[in-house]
Amino acid sequence: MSGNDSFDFDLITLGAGSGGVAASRRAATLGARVAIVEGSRVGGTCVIRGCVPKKLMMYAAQLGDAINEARGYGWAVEAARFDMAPWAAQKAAETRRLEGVYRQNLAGSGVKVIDGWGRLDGPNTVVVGEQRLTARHVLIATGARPVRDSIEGIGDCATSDEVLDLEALPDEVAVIGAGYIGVEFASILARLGAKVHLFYRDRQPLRGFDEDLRTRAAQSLEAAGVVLHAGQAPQRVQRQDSGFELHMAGGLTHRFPFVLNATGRRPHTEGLGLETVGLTVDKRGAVPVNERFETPAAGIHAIGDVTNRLNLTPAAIAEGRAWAESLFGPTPRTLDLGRVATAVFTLPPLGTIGPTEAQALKDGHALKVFEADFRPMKQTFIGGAERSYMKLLVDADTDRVLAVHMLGADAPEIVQSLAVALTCGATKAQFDRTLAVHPTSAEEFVLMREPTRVLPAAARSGAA
Ligand SMILES: Cc1cc2nc3c(=O)[nH]c(=O)nc-3n(C[C@H](O)[C@H](O)[C@H](O)COP(=O)(O)OP(=O)(O)OC[C@H]3O[C@@H](n4cnc5c(N)ncnc54)[C@H](O)[C@@H]3O)c2cc1C
Ligand SMILES: NC(=O)c1ccc[n+]([C@@H]2O[C@H](COP(=O)([O-])OP(=O)(O)OC[C@H]3O[C@@H](n4cnc5c(N)ncnc54)[C@H](O)[C@@H]3O)[C@@H](O)[C@H]2O)c1
Repeated sequence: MSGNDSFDFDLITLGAGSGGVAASRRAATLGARVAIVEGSRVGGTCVIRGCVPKKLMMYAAQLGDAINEARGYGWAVEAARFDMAPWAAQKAAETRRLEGVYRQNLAGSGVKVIDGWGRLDGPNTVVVGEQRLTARHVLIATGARPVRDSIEGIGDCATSDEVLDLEALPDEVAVIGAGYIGVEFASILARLGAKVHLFYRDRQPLRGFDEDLRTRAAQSLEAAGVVLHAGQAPQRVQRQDSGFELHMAGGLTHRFPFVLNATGRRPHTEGLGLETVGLTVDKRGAVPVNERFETPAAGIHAIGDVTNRLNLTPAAIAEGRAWAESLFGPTPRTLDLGRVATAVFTLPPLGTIGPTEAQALKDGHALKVFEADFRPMKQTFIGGAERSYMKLLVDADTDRVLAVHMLGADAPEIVQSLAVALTCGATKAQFDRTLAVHPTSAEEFVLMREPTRVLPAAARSGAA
């Protein structure tokens, strides 16, 4: 890429999160002169206040389970108690370490890091504090932030940002919203020892996931001691001297010392100066882009959560790399995010790839549904109640495996591997020809012989 010397940079990226870092490094590797602007901490949501610290908190919770299970395996274990302060100190050190690695990697790729909040100021121009910089291309990769106005008064409650920075575990927690963040933290906080109440509007948590997973996710949350308030969300939240009052429909109130607002996230575009380049956000607050990540404003592009499409770290990274390679590399390429594996890090966790059963039927597939529901060997040995559920959706006409859904120990790891097979277009016959690794839970996926049900396509049968 030959630089245009009338600009300070070929590319200025706004936001050093998963997408911005990936795009900037790839562009620099391809010869572009790149600067990245970060107002908070390099690494962004995933590294500093998302996937990474969340998973570290999940590991802490999982170890609590392991200590209990150890007794059943013959270990003499003293009474164990979780203290959040040492975890918090270690978590802070780990995110600092990772931030350092990210800064080093950016420098190693030749990307200049500019600390400060950036804003657009007309075409090709970014202002950071006193600095006024120009670039041929600007990439908006500013991510998303928790919604703080979904319910009257909820802005005073903690979000996942604050929960991940807690130094002491609250005794009792109300979680409002049962999407990814709501169920992950409900599960993790309960396993760490808090009394958790989960409030959500739908009849099951995790709207959008396969119904069989949703049902079992609800059961396993209950088994972890979470009190489920299905079909109930507060209409107003009121801060009190100590804690919060949740005002429900019908005049009922609940009091909690601690409330987690898990009602969603919104693209982060505040103060970005979009109006100076004639850009307006769509009705979900997202920066609009086409399949090449171009916004309607010339020279301005956007990737990741700020575009509110598939709000996952691997998607932001893949978008960033595809975009950078298309613009600064020899061959433009698009990205197919149609079928992406995802996991919910509850205990036990859930992993999934492909459409839900209802969606596959609606899409016109006749289905063979294969299922296994069992207590894993590790649990049967100690009389544990935890189960594993696995489901394969197979196109009855072509034999192609359309979807894998699992809730149970190691589901994210297992589904990650099976995602490769699905990307390759694997058929059920090929699953059947695969020899098992024994003894594992994952082997069930190659041992399912008889479908539990065979269903005609809803679209073809005319059903809703
Ligand atoms: C609690 C939690 C857990 C999650 N767990 C997972 C998980 O397990 N797996 C998964 O795949 N995804 C997970 N996610 C989602 C994942 O973190 C996001 O999809 C991903 O970080 C999006 O990357 P991004 O680059 O688009 O934005 P971000 O990572 O949010 O980065 C945007 C960066 O831009 C900066 N910024 C914003 N405005 C400006 C500005 N004007 N100037 C300069 N800098 C600016 C921000 O400070 C931020 O650092 C989780 C999210 C949360 C909140
Ligand atoms: N494991 C992972 O990969 C992971 C983990 C966390 C977050 N994420 C990503 O971050 C995104 C944001 O997560 P999230 O959990 O904040 O959002 P979400 O959209 O998944 O869930 C928000 C929940 O809040 C509910 N809600 C919204 N307004 C409400 C109201 N007024 N009253 C009651 N309930 C209300 C919604 O119905 C929904 O259930 C996710 O969609 C996902 O893309 C991924």
